[in-house]
Amino acid sequence: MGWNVDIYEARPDLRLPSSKAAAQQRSINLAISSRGITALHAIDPAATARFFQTVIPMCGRMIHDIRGNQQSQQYDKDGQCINSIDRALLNEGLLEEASAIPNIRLFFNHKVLSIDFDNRTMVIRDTNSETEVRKAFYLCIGADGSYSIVRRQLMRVVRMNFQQEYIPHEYIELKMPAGCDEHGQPVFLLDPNHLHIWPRHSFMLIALPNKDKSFTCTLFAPTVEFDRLIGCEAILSWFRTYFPDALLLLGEDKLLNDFAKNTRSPLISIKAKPYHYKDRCVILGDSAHSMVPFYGQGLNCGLEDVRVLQALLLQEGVAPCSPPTHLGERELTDTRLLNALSKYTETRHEDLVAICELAMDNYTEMRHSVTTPMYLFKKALDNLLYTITSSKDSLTLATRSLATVPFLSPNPTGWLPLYTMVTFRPDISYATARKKAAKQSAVLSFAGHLGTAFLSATALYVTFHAVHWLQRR
Ligand SMILES: Cc1cc2nc3c(=O)[nH]c(=O)nc-3n(C[C@H](O)[C@H](O)[C@H](O)COP(=O)(O)OP(=O)(O)OC[C@H]3O[C@@H](n4cnc5c(N)ncnc54)[C@H](O)[C@@H]3O)c2cc1C
Ligand SMILES: NC(=O)C1=CN([C@@H]2O[C@H](COP(=O)(O)OP(=O)(O)OC[C@H]3O[C@@H](n4cnc5c(N)ncnc54)[C@H](OP(=O)(O)O)[C@@H]3O)[C@@H](O)[C@H]2O)C=CC1
Ligand SMILES: Nc1ccccc1C(=O)C[C@H](N)C(=O)O
Repeated sequence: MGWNVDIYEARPDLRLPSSKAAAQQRSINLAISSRGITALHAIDPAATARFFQTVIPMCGRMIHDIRGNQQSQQYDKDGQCINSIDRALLNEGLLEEASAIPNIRLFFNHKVLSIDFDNRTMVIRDTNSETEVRKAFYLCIGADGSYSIVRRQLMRVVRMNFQQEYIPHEYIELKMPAGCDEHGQPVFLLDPNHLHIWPRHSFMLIALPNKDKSFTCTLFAPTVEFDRLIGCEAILSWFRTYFPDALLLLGEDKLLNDFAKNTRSPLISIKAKPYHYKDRCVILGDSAHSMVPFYGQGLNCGLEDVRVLQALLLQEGVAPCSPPTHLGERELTDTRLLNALSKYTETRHEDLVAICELAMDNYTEMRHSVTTPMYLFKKALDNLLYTITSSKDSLTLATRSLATVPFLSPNPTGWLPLYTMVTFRPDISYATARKKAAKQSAVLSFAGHLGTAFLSATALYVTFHAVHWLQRR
């Protein structure tokens, strides 16, 4: 919007060769889908197109059973995909784009320590020189992750409702190397256009493809399960029991090395409200709503926060250029900014709660439900009803206008599967998607009960007449 922006990042610049290793330690790739793409597009269509050259589309889940059989489950009846993107490449790309804009300044190794909102100043430690500086600001946007300092500072000045939950599961990343074809060229060891899942009911292994033809696997399991895996033999025998096919591809030595080298990380879900303070601070991304990663929506949702905030700023008529930095007049309130931030908190909260809860539910679906006949039956019925009732509305057009409107479809018509709404319909808010899916699910359950009642009545009728007929003979 043309504002003068200073970005303070606690870590070193990940584009420097010396900081690459540290930056790549965790979560090497992630799934980006329509909400993230639409948000990037609303800011910079050309950059979005450039990022897109590096993604690998994943059109569905590939379910691996314990005997090594694979079964594909498409994400969408029309073939829409989620996309595996290299986290470092995306971050580097965003930094490159930001660096090219003259009114954006980037400060690495600068950690925000404390904020005085009423005086519009913050204290920042320059970790290169180990000095502390006080900086003035007009609007502070906290996008500093799950353990956000900005959020903690906000709590001192607003009555923030806050909920934090560690689930009793954790994760570790494992690398599945590329294979080698007869000409010595690297090849994927699994189908690259799927998100691979080894569901084992109380835990699961997943794999997302990388451009170098390797896969990044993540093992999610209860802490108590991990605690049993002490020593090489225990790890290998557990993998031989539950993931024999994956073990062959991971390689025993590499697996043991990853287990020894990579950290086990916790999984956290955070809900908060409000997200802003007066006309001078707002928190976005994981700092406002950390969610367990099972819907692949954390970053997508954080990017959507930016799009929604921008739309509200424009709607309220906040100037699309640098604001008047009358920093001397600290008590002055920028009413338009205040209205935009207040609307952001009020309208965004139910969406953020919805996606945090949907993300929790998707863990059960991925590690357990996908293997059950009832899930497959419901999914087939869901898709059938979707096919019968869906109309081909022009989503591209809708997506384009989302640069200035938070959401376009407050009341979507027809039958729409939950996954489709969450992942492929950025014009529908998370809360609307969740409410509509709950209604549809009630209809399916009612139909199920009705069907069962009808079948039971038919069976009774037939039995009664059969007995009657036998007695008469
Ligand atoms: C295993 C796993 C898999 C995931 N997969 C996906 C996926 O497939 N798709 C998806 O959409 N999401 C996924 N996510 C979620 C995604 O990683 C996060 O939602 C996303 O990284 C959040 O971005 P953010 O910018 O809000 O916070 P962060 O990525 O945490 O960035 C915060 C930044 O702020 C900096 N910082 C922190 N404190 C300070 C301070 N005091 N001063 C200055 N700088 C500071 C940090 O150094 C960091 O660079 C996954 C998460 C996990 C754990
Ligand atoms: N929702 C989820 O389940 C998860 C989400 N994520 C998201 O991915 C992002 C990137 O992950 P990653 O780079 O591994 O982040 P880290 O785990 O490395 O955390 C980033 C920084 O947060 C601070 N921090 C870490 N743990 C705590 C804690 N318990 N209490 C207070 N401060 C803490 C540390 O700062 P310092 O060194 O100054 O103490 C650390 O350097 C995270 O910020 C988070 O948003 C990551 C893991 C799980
Ligand atoms: N990126 C992830 C990271 C961790 C766990 C799941 C994902 C997913 O993307 C899951 C996908 N949305 C699915 O429902 O199959």
